[in-house]
Amino acid sequence: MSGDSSEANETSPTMSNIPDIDSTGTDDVLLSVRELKTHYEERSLFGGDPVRAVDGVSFDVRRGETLGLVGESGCGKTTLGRTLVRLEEATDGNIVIDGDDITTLSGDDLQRWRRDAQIVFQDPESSLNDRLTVGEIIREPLDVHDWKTPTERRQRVRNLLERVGLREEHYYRYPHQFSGGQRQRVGIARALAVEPEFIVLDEPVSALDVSVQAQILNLLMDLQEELDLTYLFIAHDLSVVRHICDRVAVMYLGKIMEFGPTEQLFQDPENPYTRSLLSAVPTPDPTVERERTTLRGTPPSPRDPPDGCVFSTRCPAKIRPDGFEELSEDDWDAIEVFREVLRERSRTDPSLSERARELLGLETRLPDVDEAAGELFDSRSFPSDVQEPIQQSITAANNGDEEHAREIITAALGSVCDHEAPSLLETDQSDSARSSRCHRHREEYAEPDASGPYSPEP
Ligand SMILES: Nc1ncnc2c1ncn2[C@@H]1O[C@H](COP(=O)(O)OP(=O)(O)OP(=O)(O)O)[C@@H](O)[C@H]1O
Repeated sequence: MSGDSSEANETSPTMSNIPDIDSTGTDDVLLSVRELKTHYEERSLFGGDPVRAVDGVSFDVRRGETLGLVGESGCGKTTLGRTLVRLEEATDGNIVIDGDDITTLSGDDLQRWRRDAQIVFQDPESSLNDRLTVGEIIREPLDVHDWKTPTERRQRVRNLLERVGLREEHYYRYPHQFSGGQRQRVGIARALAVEPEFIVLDEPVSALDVSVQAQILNLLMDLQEELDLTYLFIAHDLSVVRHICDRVAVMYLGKIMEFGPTEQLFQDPENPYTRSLLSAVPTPDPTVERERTTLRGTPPSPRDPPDGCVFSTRCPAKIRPDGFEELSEDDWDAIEVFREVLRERSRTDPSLSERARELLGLETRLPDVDEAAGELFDSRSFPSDVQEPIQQSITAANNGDEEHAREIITAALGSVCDHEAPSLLETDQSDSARSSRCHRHREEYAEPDASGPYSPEP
């Protein structure tokens, strides 16, 4: 499995050599996440590779901060958030709080963590039980944790309703009688009920009308200050993240690609993926032109992450192997697109019927590699050390062996980005403690303009 080899190639960080995000020692760390993995095993008839939803992430969460978690859909944000509050079981790695590893807690200790760590879900429509009254929904965690007396619980629910901007008389109403914003207030009250110190906010406003979003965000920020809460804020909307987060982690295909203080990261992203992600944000003022880096294609499947750097299949700053400097950008791009075509065709999650046909020895895929190769390469003339492996690769793919076809091209034309997974490197030793996962940070590959243009949003 390709993911295995990528791990084998990576300089494996231990607790001592992972960049210590709080190396200044001035910050109070609530949670230390180290090499955390959450994989989902395939449960279908034919088995298959696990989904590597979270695949070795390390960072610290400081007490009282709002840590943003961003990245394209499917990169593992929700899985990471759910693993931190133990709604998912970690496959490997540690989450340490006050010397205890949350991933191995059980019994009373686990119960305590389930009280101290809460989650607010994205969709208040589906996350609240419509058969319970709002009061019962908020009271449920108090009952589960046997919090004080029943009378005190009822009083607490009434206080919480008011605290989140609802009214006492809402106790006996049902969720469907409320607007989206009000329902999210109920979700927040429920999360607050057992006095947690850490809350995962999983896209808490993205299902709401824009006019309501600001009210809910303001409520969350007020509550944080008042109750000394620590937030992990998962979001798609980067302008919201910029507005409310102290620091940001950028995730791609189960890994953290960049980590740093929000404003510095938005002003001067260091990782090619962060630059691409941020430059896709529309400018509020349409008269202001910004330079953009457009990302090619879609992320690879988390069942079959690329060997080497996970972002290597789309990276605009990808390092070329020695000896191919003469090829034009266009020619090089065509080769990368061809590799993507092969990758797509050899994806390890064919449908059940395809798998069945495969097992029966029947033809499963149409031989359309020639067509792609024709479109990409017919108008180009390559030197023989490029042309030959491409031709061999086309032949292998036409024989139905896309895996070998990919290997031929990687062996002949691959670079360090294809062969070696970069570690998360500290890129700034000062208080700001930034880190980024990219071979371009190594002196021998440094090229300041390699990621293409980037102009920050003002
Ligand atoms: N219970 C599950 N079983 C199998 N695969 C899962 C499960 N939950 C999530 N996944 C897969 O894990 C990967 C990460 O999903 P996750 O929901 O964590 O990503 P995300 O970044 O939160 O996405 P989004 O922004 O769309 O919510 C995806 O490929 C997803 O399909």
